[in-house]
Amino acid sequence: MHDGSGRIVVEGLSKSFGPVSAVQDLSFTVRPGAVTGFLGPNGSGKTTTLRMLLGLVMPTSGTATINGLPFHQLPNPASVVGAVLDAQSFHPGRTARHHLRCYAAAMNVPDTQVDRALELVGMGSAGKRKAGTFSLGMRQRLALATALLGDPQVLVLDEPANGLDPEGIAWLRNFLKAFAASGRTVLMSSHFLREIEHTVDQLVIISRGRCVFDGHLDELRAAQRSRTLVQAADPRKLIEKLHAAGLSVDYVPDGRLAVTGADSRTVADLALEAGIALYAMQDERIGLEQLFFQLTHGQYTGVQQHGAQAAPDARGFGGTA
Ligand SMILES: Nc1ncnc2c1ncn2[C@@H]1O[C@H](COP(=O)(O)OP(=O)(O)OP(=O)(O)O)[C@@H](O)[C@H]1O
Repeated sequence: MHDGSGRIVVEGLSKSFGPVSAVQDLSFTVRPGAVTGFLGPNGSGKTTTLRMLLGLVMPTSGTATINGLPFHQLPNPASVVGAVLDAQSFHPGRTARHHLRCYAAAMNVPDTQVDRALELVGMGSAGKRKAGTFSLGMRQRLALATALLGDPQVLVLDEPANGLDPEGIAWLRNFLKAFAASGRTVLMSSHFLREIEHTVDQLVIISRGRCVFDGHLDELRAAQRSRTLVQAADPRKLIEKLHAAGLSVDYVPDGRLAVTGADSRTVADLALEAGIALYAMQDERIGLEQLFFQLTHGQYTGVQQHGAQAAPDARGFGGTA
């Protein structure tokens, strides 16, 4: 059934492994008809979240549902959700077709779906080849074929672009976009924004198990902005002057100020008016990748400021001085 109802809802989800808080109070919704990227650095809790969604790990608290139900309550789950959590789990001596037949039998899916799935991932002529001879890209495709066996409404993929060459990434992009365009749902994780930037429409970014951005990629793009880095003799006085001029100022870890929305000339004029000596200035444009680092590592603004830890909110960029 592909009626556009394949909605994923994560609400207040948390998971601790002993003292490790892998996921903390995470909430987001993934809608059909779009590719949603689930982005975060290594160890930020992506796999744990996906495993909770797929009923493989029990949440400490909160819920994760597909079509309003936890995974284990889904009737005929293979037709609702197809997932790839590990693209390496093949018997190397089995052919691609044999591998898929084993899974089809376990899922109660007719054998005819095997060749269909191979065709879908562009491996129609590789069915008789042993999985052990496959490149990483082909293994990723075979894993995807496995997820497609039940003709699912929702695809959940953990790092599907990992290790793919540019051609493989382009193929995956076209495939997932077409899948979503047919009214179905795609949630794919990655730790590398550039890898999925041209594939996803929506983004959920997590850091240390918490959501730091949830929105359309265009919203993140709109946040790309230029700023001026400035080293001043009296930073506090300069901040006052810049604030009075309506400008936003962040501290960067090396002690400089980052002024958003003004070029170096404007900043220099304001400093001169206030009688503040400047030692160095640099115009800088924050790209998407830097924004991602900013959100997930505090590289720019998540640093200690005036004795308080900057707290990024889930839709903005915290840490303004
Ligand atoms: N079974 C487990 N037992 C103990 N700690 C775990 C377990 N699974 C995950 N963790 C810890 O939970 C945190 C989140 O891990 P997780 O694998 O979910 O992150 P991730 O974002 O998927 O990382 P990666 O991109 O490296 O796969 C990490 O600190 C990890 O070490």
